[in-house]
Amino acid sequence: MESLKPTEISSTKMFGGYNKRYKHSSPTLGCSMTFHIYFPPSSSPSRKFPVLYWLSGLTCTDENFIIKSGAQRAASSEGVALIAPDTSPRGLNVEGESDSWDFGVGAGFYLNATQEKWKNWQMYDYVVKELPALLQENFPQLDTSRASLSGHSMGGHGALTIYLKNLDKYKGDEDKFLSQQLLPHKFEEACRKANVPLLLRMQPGYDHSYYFVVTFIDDHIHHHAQALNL
Ligand SMILES: N[C@@H](CCC(=O)N[C@@H](CSC=O)C(=O)NCC(=O)O)C(=O)O
Repeated sequence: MESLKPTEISSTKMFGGYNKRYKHSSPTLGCSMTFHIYFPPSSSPSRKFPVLYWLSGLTCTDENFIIKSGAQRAASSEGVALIAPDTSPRGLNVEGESDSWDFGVGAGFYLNATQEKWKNWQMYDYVVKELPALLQENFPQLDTSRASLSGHSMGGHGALTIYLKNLDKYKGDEDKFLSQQLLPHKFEEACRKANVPLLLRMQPGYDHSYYFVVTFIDDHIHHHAQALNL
């Protein structure tokens, strides 16, 4: 059986730090999972980095953000470690799991499924409980008590909902999908009703792709670095 401890499967230097990919057996999801950590460059072995979890969107793995976003530039200069988990369990061969791009494999929605058939889809517990505990236990260079959360699309929704359910845990964001599915005006309305401050920035002309993510990712990393008191 694969180890519960993460095994490093790749390492690539970038902006003075390292993108490292790990594999481990997840008791929460009942399958093997991969995740990426970007470690910023460190001048001292005792330095601990705060963490920013990035929750990716539908069809993504843990690789999309790491390969496409360029977030490592700002993470390197701010001294923030980036944690990029996968988006669902994989390899379980549940009937119909790959029939649709927005349900099943690559589409965990960062929720705990309640139907028996989808019992392995426990991505809320994986991201909020299992992964932080695993990081704390295995990576002394990370300070998981200083954590922030961001994401794109399905992952933006995941970041918001996880943050709102765990206000004490995260110092804690997100096209043709805008008017049909993302509905930021509803979020704006809810924040107004609840008297919660919101800075909603609409970015005219950008679509839903990683070209958009790359364009604004530095702002997001700087924002989270401020929240993490760096
Ligand atoms: N249906 C298409 C499009 C899938 C897509 O746009 N995925 C986005 C996230 S959408 C909301 O969660 C994404 O991040 N794709 C990965 C990328 O690297 O661009 C399809 O199946 O391809």
